[in-house]
Parts: sequence; C-alpha cells; structure tokens
Amino acid sequence: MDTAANVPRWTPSPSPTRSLLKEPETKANDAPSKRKSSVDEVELQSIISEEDGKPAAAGPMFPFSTGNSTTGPDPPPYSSMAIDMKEGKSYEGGKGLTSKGSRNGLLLTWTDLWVTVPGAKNGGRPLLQGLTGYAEPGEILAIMGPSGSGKTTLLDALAGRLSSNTQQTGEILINGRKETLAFGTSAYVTQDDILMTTLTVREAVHFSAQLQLPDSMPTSEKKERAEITIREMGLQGSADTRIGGWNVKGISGGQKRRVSICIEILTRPKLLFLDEPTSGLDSAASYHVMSHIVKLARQDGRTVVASIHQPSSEVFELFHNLCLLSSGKTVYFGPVSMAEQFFSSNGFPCPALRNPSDHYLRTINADFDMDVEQGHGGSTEEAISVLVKSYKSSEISQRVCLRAAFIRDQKGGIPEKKGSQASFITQCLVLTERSFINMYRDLGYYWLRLGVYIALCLCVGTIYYDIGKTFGSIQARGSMLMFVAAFLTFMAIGGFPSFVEDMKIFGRERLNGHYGVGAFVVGNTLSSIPYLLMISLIPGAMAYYLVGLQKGVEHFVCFALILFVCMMLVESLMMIVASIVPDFLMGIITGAGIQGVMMLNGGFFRLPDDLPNPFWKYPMYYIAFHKYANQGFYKNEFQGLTFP
Ligand SMILES: Nc1ncnc2c1ncn2[C@@H]1O[C@H](COP(=O)(O)OP(=O)(O)OP(=O)(O)O)[C@@H](O)[C@H]1O
Repeated sequence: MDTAANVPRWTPSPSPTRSLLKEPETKANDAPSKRKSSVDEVELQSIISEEDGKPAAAGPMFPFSTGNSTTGPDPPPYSSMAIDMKEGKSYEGGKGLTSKGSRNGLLLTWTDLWVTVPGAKNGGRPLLQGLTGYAEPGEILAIMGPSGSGKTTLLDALAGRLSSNTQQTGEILINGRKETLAFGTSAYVTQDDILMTTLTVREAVHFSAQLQLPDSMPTSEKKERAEITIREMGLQGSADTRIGGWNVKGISGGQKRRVSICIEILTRPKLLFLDEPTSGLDSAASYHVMSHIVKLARQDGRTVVASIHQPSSEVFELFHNLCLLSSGKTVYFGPVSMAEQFFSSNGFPCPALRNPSDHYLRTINADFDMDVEQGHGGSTEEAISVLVKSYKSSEISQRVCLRAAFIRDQKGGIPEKKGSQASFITQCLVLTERSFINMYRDLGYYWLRLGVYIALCLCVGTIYYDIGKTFGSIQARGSMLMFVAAFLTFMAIGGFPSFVEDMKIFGRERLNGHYGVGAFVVGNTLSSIPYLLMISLIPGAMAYYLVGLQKGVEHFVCFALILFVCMMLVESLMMIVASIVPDFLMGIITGAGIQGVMMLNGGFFRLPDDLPNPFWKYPMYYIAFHKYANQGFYKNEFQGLTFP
C-alpha cells in the first residue's frame, strides 16, 4: 500500500544530468554483458557515422549510469536493448512477444515539433514545445503524461488532424518523406466513441469490414475477419447487443471503447493511433486489449502510437518506447525499461511495490501539487523542470535525435492507403443498407416525424375540410398548399439530432479512409427515399383527400411528388448545416433561420413582382425553394379547375 512515506522525496542530486552523461567506468570486474555492450556501442557509433554520413555525437555511446538508483540491479545497457540502427530494431520490450521483423508499418519521425495556439500574449500559447521522437514498425510507442499535458495534441499533430486554430512548426516525416497522413493511410481511434448506436456490435463490425476490406476478399473471409477481431477484443458475449446511446442503454463504455478499436484494426492498418484505448476498461480487459494490439504491432510489423492514462504495470511492460509529456514538453522519451533508471538517477527513484507508470505520473503531475505542504523539499514544478532539463542534455535525448535523423534518412516507399478498400459501388450499397437500418431503428429519424406529420395533416384536413369551390376557397387552397410546402418541409429540423450523429460518424470514418463523400451522399440519399416517400404519401393523402383538392390521381401524384422533392431538398440542406454546425441547438437555430428566410421569399407572403430589388427578388426569390414548390402546387391545383 502507498503511504505518505512511500511518496518519493525530491532531493535534487548535485548534478542530475551528469550521471547520465558521464563516461562509463570500465572496471575489471564488469559483467561480461556490460563489456559486450560497450563493444556494441562502439559498433553502433560507427554504424551511425557510416549510415548518416554525419559526425557522431561527441563522446562514446554508453549505457546509462545507475546513478543513485535504489531500485535494484542495473537495467540492461541501453544499446543492447534498443539499438540496431542498420536492421531496424530489436527492443526487448513487449513481454513474451517476439518480433518477426516484418516491415508492414510506417516509420514516423518528428523533429522539433511545436504546436501553438496563436494569441496576442507572448506569441501565443504553446501546446507542444519542440518535441522530437519516432515510432517504428513492430513497436508500440506509449505517450503518457498528466491530463492536459498534450498527449492528444501530439497524436493529432502526427496524424495530421490538428484543429484549424493551431499552428504547427517542425518536421513530421513518414517513411522519411513529407507526406500527409490523413485520409486512409492510417487509423485513428479517438478518445470519444463515435459509433452508430442503433447497430449491434456484430453489425457495426461486419458493416465496417465490408466497407474497408477489398472487394477481392471473399465475403466469407470478411465475415471471419470481423468475427476474429470481435473475439480478440473480447466482445463475443455482447456481439448481438445494440451499441446504444443517450436514449437506449446498450453496451458499456468500456465495450464501446473496444468496438471502436475493433473497427479500426480490421484492416490491420500500417500506422495506428490510439487515444486512451484502455479508458473505461478494467485491468484484465486493458491487458487483453493491449496485448492484442502489441501482437498486431510485433507479429504484423505495424506501427502503433497510443496515448495512455493509467496503465497497470503489466500493460506498461507491453510498451516499447515511452514518451512522457508535461505541459507539452518532453520529460522522457526512450525505452520503457530505461525510464526507471532515468527517474532514479535524477533523484526520483520508484518506491518498491509501486507501479512505475504511476510513479512517473505522480512525479510530474503539478495539478494537485501538495509536495511543498508535505515538506518534500521541492515543488512538482521544480521536479518537472529538473527532469526536462536533464532529459534535454542527456545521452538518451541525443540518441533519440540520432535515431530520428537516421530513420529520416531511410526513405521508404510512399505510404499507400491502408486497406485499399472496397469499390465505390460496394461502399454505396453497404452504406445504403446500414443507413436504412439506422433510420428504421432510430425513432427520432423519421418515425417521430411521421407521427407529427399525420397529426398536422389531420389538423389541416379538418380545418380546410371539403373546401368546395366558393370564391373564398381560392385563397384557402393557396394558404393550405403554402402551409404544406412550408411547414411539412420545415419539420425536417426534427431529425437534426440524428443528422448530427450521422455526420460525426461520417467524419470519423472519412478521416480514417473508410469511404469518401460520394459514397456517403449516395448511401444516405438512397436509404432516405423510402421513408420520405412514405411521409409524402400517407400524411399527404390524408390532407389532400380531407380537404378535397382537385380530383384525379395524377393531381395527387403530382402533389405528393412535389412534397417528396421538397423534403429531399430540406433534408440535404439540414445535412449541410449539420456538417458545418455540428451542435444540436446551434444547428436547429441555423436551419430554422435559413428556412424562415426562404419561406418569406417563396412568393406567398409578398407577391414576386412586389419584392424589392436587388437581393430580395434577385437572387433570393430564385434561390428560395418554396417558390418552386408553391408554383408547382398552384399549377397542379388551379389549372383546369373552374370556380363559379
Ligand atoms: N485547438 C485547441 N485550442 C486551444 N487549446 C487547445 C487546443 N487543443 C488542445 N488545447 C489545450 O492544450 C492542452 C493539452 O490538450 P490535450 O487534449 O492534448 O491534453 P491531453 O494530455 O490529451 O489531456 P487528457 O489526458 O485529459 O485527454 C489543454 O490544456 C487543452 O485545453
């Protein structure tokens, strides 16, 4: 158990960085492995010099000095664990897993990476401050740090997904090239689980498999891949449970997390970004999920970069490299197994029986800084400053720079799209089916609206009941038709929450390269046709025949068609609004505002000839779709009708 006494005291070493930089002492009784490592390092040095064509860093390469570690025997020397510059890598991380050395992943390097939010004060607010690092095939890089330290920002920067209000400088290279990663080269599991809530786990994964896996793969194989991945993520027990959302309880948060991962690893992406993959999972589930991801990295040679909050010690041991951030600065970047040594040599040894990752995070978390009050001899801010400085001037930082530079020079192939996916036609068909099921199961999409439309049309039908052919019925017919064109289409905003959910899922899947805009538009449009036809026909017929509009099936068909086209148009308009304003309330207000202006210009409230020029007549009258709906309705109703 942790007690106050176990909390590490910060007793600054006389020169924390010196212990990392001093020359190794070659003693006669050094362990053979240590002596061997020195030889390795000399070889390594020459490899770097030869390969890079650049002078090697000053001083010989050497293992970490154990410094004032109190945590047991020396860890293996850095070089013997971590470095084989020529062949790639041979890290010993990843407990019990062996690399097959395959090269299916991408080499990712970033040098002097700064991300800033521009502002008037001091040139803006830096979110990331001069980070350098790399991620290699066959390995997992864990990004850790206190909340708000910049983990997601780093992942976003590496994945090319930074938000537009930030500025980025520095170099990010993929396979040694300046490539943009977005759209299908990599997969990114975001912190939020954006899933289709109406589908079951199995349906969600199967649809995703059909969308992402190439047409050349037989359907049975796609199904098998989906089933295997479901089992790998431990979801077989809940495979037939709906995912669920705010209105319907479905699977748990941890299970949703696993579904998100499941969908993104279906294609075995070359580069996988995971933002908090284990949040919401219990320790056993975390271990199983992470060990499958480690397997994906090591057996298939994929590159994995994961931000992680609170790994258990077993999960922590699965990682290869650790990037520890504090306020956007690197506290440590290097092999997981060397982190303990780094902390220890700087005066922060990990107490016995404490999970090392907890210890690192506790040491650098200044949000709840109680050290001063507890009399620990120094604040967390000071501890962070010592560690950041120590890392910057350390041997390991130089090695990271060298490694990044070496990888940078290894020009690999241009990154291909990850799955090189299903054809456009397949994507359209799958999206149509998926969207149709979603619309069918989501009460808010059309069913609620259908109920409201029926109620409204009953009201219209009874208010204008059996309208007759009096002089007054001319104006009444006009008003009734205008109301149908305006209000029934206006009600499309009722489906806005569902549109926003759709757009979020589309945004995630498009960025991950599952499909493009064209397939989404086709799928969404085709799947909505039956519902919109139903809405136009059932409530439309009730209003039409109760009011007693012009007789003849052709007139009713024309009426229903105009209503259908109007609804399609407004649905599309609301989808555009949902993509621009992805917030329920703001979106509904914006959509209602646009429709209000169009209604006003539809030629009913003010006759077209009386509309003031410019703007209201040209172009607004011609843009307002109500104009065309009203014209169509009026022609259909009044042509051929005689009034006494
Ligand atoms: N686009 C942005 N504009 C302004 N500030 C931002 C932006 N993106 C991130 N930040 C700020 O940068 C800091 C780091 O955010 P980030 O999401 O990267 O932290 P994190 O380490 O992932 O945190 P957590 O573990 O809580 O998810 C936060 O203070 C956040 O408010």
